[in-house]
Order: sequence, then C-alpha cells, then structure tokens
Amino acid sequence: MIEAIGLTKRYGAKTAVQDLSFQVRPGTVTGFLGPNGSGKSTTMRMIVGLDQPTGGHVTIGGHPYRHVPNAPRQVGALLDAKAVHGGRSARNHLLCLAQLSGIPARRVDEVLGVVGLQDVARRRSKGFSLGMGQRLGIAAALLGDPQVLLFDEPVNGLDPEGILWVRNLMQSLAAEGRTVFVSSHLMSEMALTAEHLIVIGRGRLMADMSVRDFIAANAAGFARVRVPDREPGAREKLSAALAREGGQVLPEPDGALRVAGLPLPRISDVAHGAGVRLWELSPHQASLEEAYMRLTQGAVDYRSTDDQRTGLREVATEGGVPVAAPQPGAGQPGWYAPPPPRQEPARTDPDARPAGAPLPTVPPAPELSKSDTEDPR
Ligand SMILES: Nc1ncnc2c1ncn2[C@@H]1O[C@H](COP(=O)(O)OP(=O)(O)OP(=O)(O)O)[C@@H](O)[C@H]1O
Repeated sequence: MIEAIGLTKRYGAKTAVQDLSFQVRPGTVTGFLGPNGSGKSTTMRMIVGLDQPTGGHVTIGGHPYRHVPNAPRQVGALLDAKAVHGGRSARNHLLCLAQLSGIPARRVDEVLGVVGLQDVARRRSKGFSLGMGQRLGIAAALLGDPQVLLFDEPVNGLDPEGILWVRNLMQSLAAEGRTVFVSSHLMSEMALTAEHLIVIGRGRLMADMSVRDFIAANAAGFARVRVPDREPGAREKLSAALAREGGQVLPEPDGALRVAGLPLPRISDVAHGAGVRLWELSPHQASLEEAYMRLTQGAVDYRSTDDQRTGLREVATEGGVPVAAPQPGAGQPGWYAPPPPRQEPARTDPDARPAGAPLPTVPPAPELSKSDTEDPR
C-alpha cells in the first residue's frame, strides 16, 4: 500500500502539491487524475524518492522509499519514458537496470516479450517511436516483478492495440494483489481501467472514491426524449410540462430533449398527460469525463481560447452577410456536463431557449482562491 500524509512540495514560490493525504490499496487499479500542472508527476516522484517533500511524508508498505527493503524488486515505476540512454539498445538498457538490482538477465528477455519489443531489442532506443519508448518504460517497471507499480501516463503515444494491452496489463497486475497507481488524461480509458480514483487540482485532493461513486457524486444520469419530428409544437409542449414537474430540460443538437431530475416512468406519464407521443425515452449514464470536467473546471490552470486568426483569414460571409466568429470562452460545442445529482434542479423556461439554441454552459465549480493554493511564506 502507498500512503501519503500531509504531502507537500514547494518549488520556490510555487506550491506544486499541498497537504495531500491518500492511500493507494493493493488489489485494484487506482487512477490518478488532475488537470495539467496539478501535481501528479510531482506526487509520483515523491513516492519513489526522486523528490523530497517539503512537508508531510509518503510511505510504501509503511516505509519511505529509501528504506523499503530491496526497493527495486518491490516497486516499479514508469515516470518518464524518455529517461533512457538513447545510445543503448533496449535490451542493454534493461540489462543495466537488472544488474543494478540483482535481477537475473533472463528476466530482461521475459519483459521484452511481455511488452512486445523482442524484435527490436537490439536496436538503439534513440530511434524508438513514442509508443516504443513507452513500452520500454513499462518493461523497466515490470523488471523486478514488483508488488507496487506506478505508471505516469502509460498509454501516451500507444496505438489502440497498445492501449488495450495496457488496460489488460494493469487489471491483471491488480488482480494478482499488487498495488497499481496510474495517471492518465484519457477519461474514457480510465473509466475502463480503474476501479478507484484519486483526483487532485492545483496540488490539493479533490476526490478519493470509487469510479462509480465519483460519477454519481459529480454528474447526474439523464433521459433522452424524442417526439415525432412532424408534430409541430409537441417538443415545446413536452418541455414545458416536464419543466413544470421539476425536470431540467435541455435541447440536444439532434432535436431530442435531455431531461435530468425526473425518473423515466414520470417522464412517460407527463408526456401522456400532455398528449404528446414519444418516439424515444432512453436512460443515459453520465460519463467519467463529464463528472471529471464538472469537478475540475475551477482548478484548470491552462485553458485554451478559440483561435481568432486575427488578420490571417478573410471574413466568412453567407450571402454577403458576415458570419459571426466563435467567441472565446463560449464553451465547447456539443459538450455538456449534467449537474451533480444532489443539486437543486434549475427550472427551465422552454420559451427562453428556442429549439436548436446553443447548449448552456454549466456554472463553474468553486474556485480555489490564490491564498488556498499558494504558500504565504
Ligand atoms: N522541478 C521543478 N521546478 C519547478 N517547478 C516544478 C518542477 N516540477 C514541477 N513543477 C511545477 O509543479 C507544478 C506541478 O507539476 P507536475 O508536473 O507535477 O503536474 P502534472 O499534474 O504531472 O502535470 P501534467 O498533467 O501536465 O503532466 C507545475 O506548476 C510545474 O510547473
């Protein structure tokens, strides 16, 4: 088990990790999520003794990494796949690591096979692609057959077959009772791989719970409702009726309605009561991505804006009329995070938003104030 207590790391005035406490337990894959620059790599480096905490401590099996008995055989990590001597072959790189840790040379060939690099084992790693480098890093982590494994963005650069392989590998390592801690920005992949999540934002703990609980706590399920296309006014009539019942109704780009806050049988009854026929009434689970976006949107440091290409493009026109350029910060089209389930649903006035109007942006999560995230010293 990995245990962090009050873990803090400052680089000069920058607080990268602040008062972080969590446990990573054996037997399950634990995902480590957070926006760019939130402190994931710093935390992982402190776990394996590559960075010293400014405050607090972190242990593996009850010991700081330096005092873990036979650490290279107990703990394996992929932290930076590029940290390889490029002039050495993949096999020689692993042989060096094996010799330093007292691992028999035959294990090198075993792990080369496990990661699928046996055919390029004698090639210099500086010619490796991003995905091949990742595979070599994973081989190094597996070398000592360790009980505790850390992977910092292991699927970065891997092809779809490689991503599936990493997913299966993580899960089988955990099923063998090992502790597996893995960071990733690929939410769909994390939803399939991890059972438990630790989410940080600006160096602070934001969530420590199962994937299922995380989605349930941060994004509500919803229903999709569709009325016959050729029944004028039916959609608006149903929207109004559902809103009166406390439903939160939003138009979907394809003309359907997204309804949160009402169970499916109630939606059906309301439609019946309003005299509106339904062509679709289907339940939908919010995704990990939606839940993650909702939780972390107030803790994102690096946010993109639309590219205005000022002075670089001709004004687009439709029939001689200039077409408005998209406005920065207007939200990502097609993306909508449902509200957390415990939030009081805001009643929707269907008259206020015509069919096909842009989907609303969600209210921001509470911002961490600067004084929360930066050490005053
Ligand atoms: N050696 C260092 N010196 C100074 N600042 C650092 C150092 N290492 C990390 N930081 C800063 O600490 C913060 C956390 O960085 P870290 O790499 O841990 O984030 P991350 O969550 O892993 O980000 P990403 O998802 O982009 O990989 C960032 O603001 C980063 O600039």
